[in-house]
Amino acid sequence: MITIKGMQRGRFLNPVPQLVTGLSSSAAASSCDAMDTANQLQSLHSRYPEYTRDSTKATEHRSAFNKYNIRGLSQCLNWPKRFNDNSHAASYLVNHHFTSDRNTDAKDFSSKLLKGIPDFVKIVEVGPRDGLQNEKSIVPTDVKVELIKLLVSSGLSVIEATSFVSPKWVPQLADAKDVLEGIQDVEGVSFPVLTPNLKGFEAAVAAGAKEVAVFPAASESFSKANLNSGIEDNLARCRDIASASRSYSIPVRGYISCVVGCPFEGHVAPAKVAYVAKALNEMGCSEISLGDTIGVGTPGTVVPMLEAVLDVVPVDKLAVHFHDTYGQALSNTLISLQMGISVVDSSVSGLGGCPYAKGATGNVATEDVVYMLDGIGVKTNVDLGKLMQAGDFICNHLGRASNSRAATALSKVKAHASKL
Ligand SMILES: CC(C)(COP(=O)([O-])OP(=O)([O-])OC[C@H]1O[C@@H](n2cnc3c(N)ncnc32)[C@H](O)[C@@H]1OP(=O)([O-])[O-])[C@@H](O)C(=O)NCCC(=O)NCCSC(=O)C[C@@](C)(O)CC(=O)[O-]
Repeated sequence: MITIKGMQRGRFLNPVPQLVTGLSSSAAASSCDAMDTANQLQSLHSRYPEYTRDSTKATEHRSAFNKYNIRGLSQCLNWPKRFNDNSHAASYLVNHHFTSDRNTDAKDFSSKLLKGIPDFVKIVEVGPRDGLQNEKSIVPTDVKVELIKLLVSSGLSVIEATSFVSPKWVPQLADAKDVLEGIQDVEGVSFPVLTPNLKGFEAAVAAGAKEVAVFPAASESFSKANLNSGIEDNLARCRDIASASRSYSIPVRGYISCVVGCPFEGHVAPAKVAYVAKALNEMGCSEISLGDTIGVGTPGTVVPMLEAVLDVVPVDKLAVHFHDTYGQALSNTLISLQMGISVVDSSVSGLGGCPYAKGATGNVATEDVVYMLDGIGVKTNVDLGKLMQAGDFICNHLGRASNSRAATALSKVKAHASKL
């Protein structure tokens, strides 16, 4: 057996079927594997251009790969059953990674673990608000508007557009009114906005908002840091907003921050989250999104929190909102889906963080969520390729790389495939 630089045989054999079929046992692992695979394909191509370029040599490719024990491309792409040359493989890689329903086989999963997962998951894209509220530089309004329009074109049906909060507290979103004006001609998509008090609510309605969100916390200290008021005072403000919104027939979404951990108080007891969730439900919130604001949760803390909340709020009213500070967001998302939740908040390219939760990173990347849901056969109606274009657009503007593992890996695969 020969050793190919940068490629361990065992690693090459396993990840590729996951990449190609999407039947990954762990989406986090497969995002990572996809990146490895892209590197490995690159390395393979540079070492053996004669076997990865000539589209007429499928049989020779196979025998060469077998001879050298390089079984990656030939075996993992099911050559020659599915493909007879590399250009087919290239187009497969590109096309099959950019559709949201490519993995029809996944519906046949017999695993008990996947049976409870809903057939359709609604993704609430929070990038333009949660993503951009923590940026050091202020993103121009026209860039925000363009981002939102690109996100709309990917098929997302709910995009949180901005916040009507104090510009002294969050200067990054001081152009809330102008952002709503810039998207007023976009139809068929909900654009909820954050409103911390009646002043914000009234400004939002005047600017044309059709859906708003209130955002109390489950931790007293975080509530004071984020909203300059304790939990009870804040819930009273939320009630005022909920009551005002009824006269306009405007749905109110309720967020709860710090559902498993607080940057000041540490662990947050599930009972505290259930208390706030019950209050939001009773005041008439249409949906309640449970936020791991600082991204410290694991399934070990998320499950008891969800169990407590599910005792007081029906599952179809719940959403989850995970930040990815500790790389747990996809695992937490998956376990929430297994518990029947069908609404997931996420942020394109994993942008974001909360200005009042230092060190917390962005939300789980929308691209990673869509990739995982595609992989387990769950519909989202989101086109991953178009979503990645929105991610590229904002990352180019911000001058930084995407935080999405799937987008990073797929960009490499696409770049490589275009050379085949
Ligand atoms: C709640 C306040 C306003 C209280 O802030 P305050 O300073 O206590 O407010 P105030 O009532 O004393 O008023 C002070 C000034 O703010 C003005 N003001 C008052 N309200 C508004 C308003 N709505 N819009 C515009 N201006 C407003 C008000 O008019 C006054 O202006 P001045 O007389 O000094 O010129 C402030 O603390 C605030 O804006 N906080 C928002 C913080 C925030 O947006 N944090 C990030 C979002 S939360 C989050 O990211 C978590 C989440 C939801 O994503 C879930 C998760 O990730 O887990």
